[in-house]
Amino acid sequence: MKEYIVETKSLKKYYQMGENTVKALDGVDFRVKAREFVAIIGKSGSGKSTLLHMLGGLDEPTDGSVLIDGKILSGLKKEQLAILRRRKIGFIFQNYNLVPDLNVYENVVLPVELDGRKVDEEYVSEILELLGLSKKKDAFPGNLSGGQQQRVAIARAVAAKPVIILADEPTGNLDSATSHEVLGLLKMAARQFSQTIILITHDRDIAQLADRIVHIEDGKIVGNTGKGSELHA
Ligand SMILES: Nc1ncnc2c1ncn2[C@@H]1O[C@H](COP(=O)(O)OP(=O)(O)OP(=O)(O)O)[C@@H](O)[C@H]1O
Repeated sequence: MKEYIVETKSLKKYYQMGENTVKALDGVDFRVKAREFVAIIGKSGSGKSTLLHMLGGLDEPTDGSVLIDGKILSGLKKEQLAILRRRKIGFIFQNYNLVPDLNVYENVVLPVELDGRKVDEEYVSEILELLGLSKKKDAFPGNLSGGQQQRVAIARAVAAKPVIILADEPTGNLDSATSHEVLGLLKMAARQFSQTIILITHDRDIAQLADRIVHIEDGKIVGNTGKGSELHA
């Protein structure tokens, strides 16, 4: 494995809006080590979601590059990118994005099955147990609370054994106590299974759970504070 699991080099994303150019990302150099938990904070419109989309290969840069485990995303063919995304990256969104007609267990194993991989039943049971979902295995998303639904989304992301979990405001719809509980579980699961977390949040309290906080403003990194001795962009 490379020293940095995620790296961007002079990453830019510009949107042309009539005569105006919106510089959503304007030269971002960002590096994350394997197993790090990084929170990205910044005001609305600062470029957080754009950065996360670029890291996940969901959108193409205007200039600069994104490397995942040493591979430059723009150098990959469409199919290679799709495979990398399925195998290496797990996404967690604010709105959970669960399939309403599938029960908890079926939602959790869906990405693994779609990828044509065999479900590691023992691993899935361990994740469900860790996230307090064992008794809810057969329940449908519509019968779960917001916090429970987000725990299912976390279980789904972790179950596919990605090396990186990208989370976009995962607690945006939850109250403060539930947010802390859910994120504590995400952190614990990621640690247990050696996953890297990159999480966007508006909430400074939530960001404190991370090993490092990266502050973004007008498409640029303006702050980078870590809990350890080492600070790196
Ligand atoms: N598809 C798009 N077309 C045009 N402009 C866009 C597009 N996507 C984002 N932008 C602009 O890029 C800038 C950064 O947006 P982005 O969504 O990354 O910010 P954000 O920090 O995630 O905001 P929020 O916290 O509100 O989600 C904003 O000015 C936004 O209006």
